[in-house]
Amino acid sequence: MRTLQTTPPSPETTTAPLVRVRNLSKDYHLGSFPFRSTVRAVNDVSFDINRGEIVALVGESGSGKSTIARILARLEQPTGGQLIIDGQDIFATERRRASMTYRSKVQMVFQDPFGSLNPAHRIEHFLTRPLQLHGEDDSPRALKLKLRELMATVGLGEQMLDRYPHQLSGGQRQRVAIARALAVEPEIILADEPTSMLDVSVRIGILNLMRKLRDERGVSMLYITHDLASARYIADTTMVMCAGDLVEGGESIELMAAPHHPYTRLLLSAVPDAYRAQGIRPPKREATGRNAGRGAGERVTLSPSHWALKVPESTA
Ligand SMILES: Nc1ncnc2c1ncn2[C@@H]1O[C@H](COP(=O)(O)OP(=O)(O)OP(=O)(O)O)[C@@H](O)[C@H]1O
Repeated sequence: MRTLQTTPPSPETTTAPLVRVRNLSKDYHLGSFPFRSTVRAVNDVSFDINRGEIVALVGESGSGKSTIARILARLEQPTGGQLIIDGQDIFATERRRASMTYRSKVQMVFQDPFGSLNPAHRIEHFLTRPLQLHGEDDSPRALKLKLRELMATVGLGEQMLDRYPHQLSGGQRQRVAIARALAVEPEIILADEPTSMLDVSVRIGILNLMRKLRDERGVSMLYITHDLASARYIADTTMVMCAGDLVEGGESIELMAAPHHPYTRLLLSAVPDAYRAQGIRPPKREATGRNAGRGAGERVTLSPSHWALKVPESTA
């Protein structure tokens, strides 16, 4: 059993952003001499994620969203830049691979709920190991209680623990993947298009679960998506990526009501508007989480260091 740091965080660490990304870049080198070329997938990107905040990273395919998630999950090495989590300069102190402490703070949920669970194991298997690694008391009784709690948190019945992945629907498998991430009580979950392979009818359930985890457990999330409507629905903050650059970022409701950058406007113009199509006024959306109490269109004060924007002068 692993011993986790139990020292309570200082007041400074609890108010500071949980994650600070500074000047992050990633180049991929393709081909071999003399036909070598370089793709700059992420270009000098900086942003913060606060505790208990959902930050959406939106943009077209190939804009660099997943590369950022993979670098934060330590599945890829960056070409340059800094990642500071809980005040620790991660790339400087854990150069080659992530420590167990890092892995218990930062968890990832992937797009494909079908490929992320080994079909040879029952659901119980996927949750038991992380619970044993993380928990203080790994007696069979305590473990059983935790498994039950975990399943209840993600909206699944205890009886599903005995099933194999193929016996579950896509939405149920994605809930298991979220439960597996939650088992180590992470501070942040990196969710890379967690609903894009699911039926439209079950997507809302996963989005609501993510909101619940933020609101009830204070879990921060980096939510990668193409879908601006879902970003507006769950994310406190939305950042827009275009060809490796972070072009605009802001409080989600406000950013989508008044986008500054032409690329954000273009993305928004492609979102189908069911209300407008039917000539109906959309209902007011209640802000939740960090934005509770703020109405749409109300201006919010953002920390100047919250993100580094690269808005062309003509549109700033
Ligand atoms: N392993 C790799 N080798 C070479 N190029 C890569 C690699 N991974 C990503 N890229 C390139 O980096 C750029 C960004 O890719 P990335 O997957 O981060 O974009 P994305 O916005 O997440 O797209 P999608 O939504 O389709 O996943 C693309 O041009 C992609 O082709």
